[in-house]
Parts: sequence; structure tokens; C-alpha cells
Amino acid sequence: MKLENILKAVSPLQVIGDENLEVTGIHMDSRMVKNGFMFVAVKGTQTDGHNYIPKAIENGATVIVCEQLPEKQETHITYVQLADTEDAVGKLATTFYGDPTSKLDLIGVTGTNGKTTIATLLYNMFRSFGYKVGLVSTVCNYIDGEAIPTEHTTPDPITLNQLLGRMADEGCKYAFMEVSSHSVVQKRISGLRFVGGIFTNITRDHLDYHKTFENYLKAKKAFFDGLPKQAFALTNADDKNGLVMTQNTKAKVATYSLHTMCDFKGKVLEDSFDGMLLDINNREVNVQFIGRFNASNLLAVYGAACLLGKKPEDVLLKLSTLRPVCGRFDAKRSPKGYTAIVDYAHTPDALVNVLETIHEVLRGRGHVITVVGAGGNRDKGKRPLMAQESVKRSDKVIITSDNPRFEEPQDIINDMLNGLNKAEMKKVISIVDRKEAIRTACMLAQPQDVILVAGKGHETYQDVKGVKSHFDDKEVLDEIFKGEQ
Ligand SMILES: CC(=O)N[C@H]1[C@@H](OP(=O)(O)OP(=O)(O)OC[C@H]2O[C@@H](n3ccc(=O)[nH]c3=O)[C@H](O)[C@@H]2O)O[C@H](CO)[C@@H](O)[C@@H]1O[C@H](C)C(=O)N[C@@H](C)C(=O)N[C@H](CCC(=O)O)C(=O)O
Ligand SMILES: Nc1ncnc2c1ncn2[C@@H]1O[C@H](COP(=O)(O)OP(=O)(O)OP(=O)(O)O)[C@@H](O)[C@H]1O
Ligand SMILES: N[C@H](CCC[C@H](N)C(=O)O)C(=O)O
Ligand SMILES: [Mg+2]
Repeated sequence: MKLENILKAVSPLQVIGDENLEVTGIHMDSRMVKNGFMFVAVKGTQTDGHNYIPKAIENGATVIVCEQLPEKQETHITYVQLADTEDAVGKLATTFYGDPTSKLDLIGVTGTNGKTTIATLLYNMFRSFGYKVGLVSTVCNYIDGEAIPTEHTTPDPITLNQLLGRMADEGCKYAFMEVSSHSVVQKRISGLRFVGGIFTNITRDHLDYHKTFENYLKAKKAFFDGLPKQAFALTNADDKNGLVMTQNTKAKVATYSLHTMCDFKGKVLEDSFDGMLLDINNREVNVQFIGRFNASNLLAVYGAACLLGKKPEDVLLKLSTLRPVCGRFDAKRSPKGYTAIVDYAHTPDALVNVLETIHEVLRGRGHVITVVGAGGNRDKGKRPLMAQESVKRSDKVIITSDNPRFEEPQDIINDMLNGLNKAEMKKVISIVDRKEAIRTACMLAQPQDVILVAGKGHETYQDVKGVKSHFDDKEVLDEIFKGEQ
């Protein structure tokens, strides 16, 4: 694409050099630059991209986009000076990749919990309506069924626009995307046109990055502040900050709730480990999901689908066929009659949340056995707390390994056990081998009991000393269930 066409997306302070160049690619990382690329220098949290301009040129960049011009300029290079390169990079990338959001409808989901669940369910639902659809999510990105692995919840602006560009080229009509708070602050979504935004909830998280809850909230709110007037902003009226999110948006606000009057009102009529019976806007629907928080997620999905123009009765029909997202409160009944739930809960808070939901549904009719470990080379402070929260809400806890990485598995287990007093220790056994730990839980379980296998969710590996060997909690359970038949 010609440089002069890409530059229409931004307002340069000055351009030095040839604007008629053909740009072959664009990147903000000098290490990824190839011949004929545009390199955009961005100030980051660790270093300043401006330091890598010489490296980018060495790798073949012919256009340098920056805030400060280098003192020594090369004659064969075009320099573009801009006031805010972090904001510009998304706009330049989206133009370079053919303005994908002018060709498909992009819907963003933000909030502390539930983003992956809601975005994935919308992706599955709209595919089953017969559309080609894209998904940008923590677990994996998809271009209508084609899996593209990811390392982020919301990728960097180059990767993101390249992905959306491919979705548009391959005829996707919709794309559903998780919008992390990091991505809003770092303007990874700059230049994208959303037709809708969904808010789930906000609780304390990521304060290592945002420093205060207030900043975290502001980051999420900025996404809604930036939505255009034609878009919808669907918010959770049950969250204390649900209406705060949308108070300054230009978009059309709609609300969902399990408790108050709103546009999309739901109620849990019945719940069990097989699913729930919900009332949504005075229509009953059976769903294959467990727990009040999932009722809330399903309301968001229902609301968004209706706002995208689908008929409520068609949406309800699809809702009843949807299955939980891999590793998110993913329940299976064993031939012996107990239930096993695989969940990605890997923080004290998440364990509280999941275990309380289990008790809400169990209502004292069985015991709860939790299998849990903590990751190596990660926050050590959470280890004793994870053990405490698990023991408080379980009849038996089996402490085991979860990606020990470069630490000794037994040391991590000991850190967890250090959080427990003598009485609590009576409920606990520790088994280093995760497969054995799950097997033991299954042996101990009686019909009606619930086993929570926490921490790994969708992960399909165990990371030991830098080697990722295949390991899948759900596969292990399937194998055990086969033996029970
Ligand atoms: C803290 C954080 O979010 N950092 C992100 C940020 O990097 P940064 O600001 O630290 O960049 P930097 O290392 O200071 O470098 C500055 C610039 O110099 C460039 N550079 C650097 C070195 C070099 O040799 N050449 C070069 O050009 C870099 O490409 C960058 O453009 O911008 C990068 C490009 O977009 C991201 O990849 C990077 O994500 C890091 C790896 C990360 O771990 N982020 C996590 C915290 C994150 O974003 N998480 C959220 C939420 C997850 C959740 O849902 O819980 C997510 O959306 O994934
Ligand atoms: N609406 C909700 N409210 C509270 N907890 C939830 C909700 N939805 C899901 N959860 C819990 O949070 C966990 C993560 O869910 P999910 O992956 O959908 O969230 P996310 O917002 O994408 O998280 P991440 O920030 O890690 O990408 C689940 O395993 C589940 O236990
Ligand atoms: N992606 C997060 C969660 C990992 C969950 C758990 N399985 C672990 O390995 O700690 C991390 O790397 O901290
Ligand atoms: Mg996610």
C-alpha cells in the first residue's frame, strides 16, 4: 500500500522524505521489521521504541513513524512525525489491513470476569445462525473455525488488525472480541469501529498495572466513552458500576439484570449440575450452564444477539443448545453418579467464587472435594490463600501440582500448606502427581458429591522445568470415567 494512503488515517506534524513509497508491512517491534516496512516507535512500560529506530532501519524499514525525530536522519528513509504514536499505530495498522471494521461488525466485551465466556458463546451462536464469524479471546483466536493460537486477551494492534483483516477477507460478517483493560490504556483498539460493547462486571484485579481501582475502572469506562452513537452499549445493571460504565457514552445504552427492571431481565427458576431453567423476558428456557454468574453471562449473550437484530425466540432456541466454554465451570457427570467440574480458577478470589457457586447448587446434598495446585514462578503470596479458601469451602482438599515451571513441586505444595492450621490440615492430603491427585479424588467421591479440579481449565500441558508435556484435566477425568463404566 502506498504510504500517502496509509497516512490518511492520521494527522502528521511533518513528513520528511518520499510519501509515494510502497509500504510492504508495518510493525512496532524492530525485531519483526522486514524490507520495505513501516516502523512505528512507541514508548512502552519497559523501554522506548525510539531507541530501536536504527535497528528497524538495519532490518529493512523504509518509513519511520515517531514522536521525536532522530538527530541523524538517513536520506533514503521517510520520517513521519506524530504527536501520539501509541494512538496512531492502531489507526495506521487498520488502514494498512484494509479497514476490516468497515466490512464486518465488531463487538467488544469488557469486564473483570466473563469476557471469554460471553465472546465465545456469541461466536458459537452466530456461527450456528449460519454466519461466518471471528473470535478474539484469551484461550484462542478463530477465523470461522480456523484456530489461531494467542498469547494475549487482546493482541497488540498489529496482530489484532492483521487478524481482523483476515476475518474480513474471508467473509466474516461478525467478530466478537475481548477488550482487556490493558488494551484500552495502551490504545491497542485505536482506529477500530465497534458496533457494540458489552460490560460484565468489575472487581479488584490487575492493580500491579493500573495501581488503583479507580484507574482500572476508568480504563474500562474509556472503552464505552469511545463507542460511536450508532453502536449499542450493553451493561450489567447488577454490578455496582454497571451504569457508571455507560454514563458518558454516545452509544445506545441497554441493560441486563437478574434483579431489577431492565431491557433484558432474567431469573433463575431452577438449578442443578445438569443446567438451569431460566426465565428471560417472560419466556422460559433450559440452558446447559451452572451457576448464577453464568445466568448473567447468558443474559449478556441474549441481549447482544437481540441488539444485533436477531429475533428473541430464535436467540432463546440457540441459547438452549450452547455448551460451556472449555475449562470454564465445565461439568461432567461420572458413571458413579458424582459430578466433576474443571475450572480455570487460579486465584483465591476465583476459588471462592467457584466453590460458592457449587454450594449454591449442591445445597448440602453431597460433599465437595477440591483438587488444586498453584503455578510455579508466579505470585507466591497467593499460595497459602488458595489453600485456605479451598479448605474453608470443601470437605476434602487434595493439594497437587499446577505448572511447577522451574520450582520444586513439593516446595510449592509446602507454601500452600503453610497457610493452614492443624485443624484445617485434617481435611488435606497432598499428592505431587496431578493425575494421581485427580484419581484419588474420584476414588473418594460418592454419588451426589462434587469434585472441583481447579487451576488449569483449558490448558493442555503441564510445564515442568521449561518442558510442556501433554496434560489435560478433562482427558484425565474421561479416562477415569471410562474405567468406572
Ligand atoms: C505491561 C504490558 O501490557 N505490556 C505490553 C506492552 O509492552 P511494553 O509497553 O512493556 O513494551 P516495551 O517492552 O516497553 O517496549 C516498548 C516498545 O519498544 C519496542 N521494542 C522493544 C524491544 C526491541 O528490541 N525492539 C522494539 O522495537 C516494543 O515492541 C514496544 O513497541 O505492549 C506490547 C505490545 O502491545 C505487549 O505485548 C506487552 O504485553 C506484555 C507482554 C504483557 O504481558 N501484557 C499483559 C499484562 C497483558 O496485556 N494482559 C492483558 C490482560 C490479560 C487478562 O485478561 O487477564 C491482555 O490483553 O492480554
Ligand atoms: N459473570 C461472571 N461473574 C463472576 N465470575 C465469573 C463470571 N463469568 C465467569 N466467571 C468465573 O471467572 C473465570 C474466568 O471466566 P472467563 O474466562 O470467561 O473470564 P475473562 O473475563 O475472560 O477472564 P480473563 O481476564 O482471564 O481473560 C471462570 O472460570 C469462572 O469461574
Ligand atoms: N495465565 C496465567 C494463569 C495460569 C494458571 C495456572 N495454571 C498457572 O500456571 O499458574 C499465568 O500464567 O499466571
Ligand atoms: Mg478472557
